[in-house]
Amino acid sequence: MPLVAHTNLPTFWRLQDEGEEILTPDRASRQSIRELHVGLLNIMPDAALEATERQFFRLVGACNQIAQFHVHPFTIEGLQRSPAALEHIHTYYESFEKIKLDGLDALIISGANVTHDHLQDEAFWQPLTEVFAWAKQNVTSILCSCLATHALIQSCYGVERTRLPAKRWGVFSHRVVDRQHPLVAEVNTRFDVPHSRYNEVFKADMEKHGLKILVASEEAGVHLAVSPDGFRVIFFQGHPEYDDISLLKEYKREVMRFYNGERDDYPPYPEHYFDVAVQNILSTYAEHVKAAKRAGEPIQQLPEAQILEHLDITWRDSAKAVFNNWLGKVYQITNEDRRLPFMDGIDPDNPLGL
Ligand SMILES: CC(C)(COP(=O)(O)OP(=O)(O)OC[C@H]1O[C@@H](n2cnc3c(N)ncnc32)[C@H](O)[C@@H]1OP(=O)(O)O)[C@@H](O)C(=O)NCCC(=O)NCCSC(=O)CCC(=O)O
Ligand SMILES: N[C@@H](CCO)C(=O)O
Repeated sequence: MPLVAHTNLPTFWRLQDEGEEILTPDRASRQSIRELHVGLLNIMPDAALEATERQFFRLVGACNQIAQFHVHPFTIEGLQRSPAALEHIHTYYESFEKIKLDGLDALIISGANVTHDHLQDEAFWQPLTEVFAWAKQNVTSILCSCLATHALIQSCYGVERTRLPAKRWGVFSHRVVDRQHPLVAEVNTRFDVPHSRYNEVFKADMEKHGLKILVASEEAGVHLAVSPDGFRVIFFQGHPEYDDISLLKEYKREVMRFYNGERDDYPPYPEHYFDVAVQNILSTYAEHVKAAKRAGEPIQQLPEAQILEHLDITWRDSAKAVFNNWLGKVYQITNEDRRLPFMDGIDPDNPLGL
């Protein structure tokens, strides 16, 4: 939450020059104090549906202990769902119709699993573009994760993502490339983010369309970019919301796919994620799985509990810091009426006045 410059202490203006939010006493006394409403469009597959809820709810809730947040989960048609997942959605999720009626201050769109070569062939493409179209007009800022980033860039700028020769998979070091931007001001200048994707939108393609790159990795490409207006769409290609265990769960799924004959090669390790102790456990386990597969015998469970104590989470604090900046800025410019994106006087083409 912002500082109020209640005296003439020069430090206030020095901090403001460095990108810190500072309110004048007059602005502070007239600010409408209310809760913030954040939508979560959850399009992750069933197995990750509730884990994804926990991950984004946690980032929103943990990033700021003073403001009050209402997070509104909803989903769209066109995704394969089990009866149990449908029941969960039916019981706990809101409809997009209700979301539109009530309005949102901010919207998070999760990643997703795809089954076609081109995003526009997915059954969820049309419903997803309807959410984009509504949110671009009515929501102060939209934060897209991974596949949602690729889909929005394709639908807005006509740039199709590129299939990578090998999956970008692991925990990668990133640098803040624009230290002045309020979304990353006061955040560590180097931090980790997990990535898990077969596809990428490259920096040059983003820049060609006026997107601003804020955080990138030499190994893993762009993680964080913003729309040309500087704030209305936030693009993540990585997964800062992931739990320590998420990449292990994906690795375990790939081992099972190998064992079941759904992939030919034994899966590589996600990069920069397993320490030597875990690699030793997993190489022994790999020998066991390969031998069992050859012999047509059942396999033992991957020893997750033994591995868990070795897994570090090196990305969560920075993820919370970026979320705190994002939601803090949303709060400063959103309208008191949550159905309207901006307060009077905010320029929609440059909402942060950059
Ligand atoms: C890997 C799996 C299948 C693992 O799920 P399983 O149900 O098999 O796990 P399990 O070992 O049986 O364990 C179940 C317990 O683990 C929890 N759990 C499951 N997945 C988790 C995850 N990812 N992170 C943290 N916890 C997780 C469950 O809530 C449950 O907890 P409790 O028992 O405590 O309830 C899933 O996580 C998954 O589908 N992940 C992939 C998501 C995905 O497709 N992402 C695409 C994003 S990338 C993108 O957007 C596209 C990029 C591109 O196309 O290039
Ligand atoms: N943006 C509003 C807060 C949300 O109603 C204000 O700063 O007064």
